[in-house]
Amino acid sequence: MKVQQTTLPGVLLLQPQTFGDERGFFLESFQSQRYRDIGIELPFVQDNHSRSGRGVLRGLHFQRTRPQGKLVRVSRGSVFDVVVDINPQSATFGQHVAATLSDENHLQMWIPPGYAHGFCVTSDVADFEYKCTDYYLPSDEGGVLWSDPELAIEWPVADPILSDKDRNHPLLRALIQTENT
Ligand SMILES: Cc1cn([C@H]2C[C@H](O)[C@@H](COP(=O)(O)OP(=O)(O)O[C@H]3O[C@H](C)C(=O)[C@H](O)[C@H]3O)O2)c(=O)[nH]c1=O
Repeated sequence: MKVQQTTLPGVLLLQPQTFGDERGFFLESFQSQRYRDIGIELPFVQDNHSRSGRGVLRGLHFQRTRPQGKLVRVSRGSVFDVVVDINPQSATFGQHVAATLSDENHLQMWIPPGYAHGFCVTSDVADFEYKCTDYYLPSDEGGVLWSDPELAIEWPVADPILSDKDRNHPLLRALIQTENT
């Protein structure tokens, strides 16, 4: 497996080994010892799968008191995946990394607990599958507005399809001010 560090501490871009033949391909999308060897050692307790159409944007989400580490991948189609540093104590606060994850490149992103995450779909349909290191707690959910100008994320979609929730998240600066009051 190839492992690429990113500009955000602990966020990794992973390329599992793919075995192709005349039938198609095979890859191990997770293997605990191999992932522990690269520092992904928190136990995964929940697997998620969402399907979205072209132009759908889900994010930017996080859980406040029970942050989830996420190992994310795309099993069908392609997405523009984004991770944002929302920790005001961090040297990379407000910065983000982005990558295209697809069923062609088989790339995975490891997102340690404490980052905000989101993606938008760049194919007709995308199946987004991911492992989480803590349980979903709806009461603990938080979000940052996808189009926050201070984040300057160059989304490949100008007018995304959003949930009402995702349409109304605060800007990161407002979120931090609220959390610190
Ligand atoms: C996240 C989640 C949702 N749900 C239920 C709650 C709603 O009835 C329905 C859709 O939830 P939501 O609109 O929050 O789903 P997404 O917009 O895909 O949220 C996810 O999208 C971004 C990209 C993330 O990184 C998070 O994992 C997560 O916030 O699924 C569950 O039952 N369990 C769950 O873990």
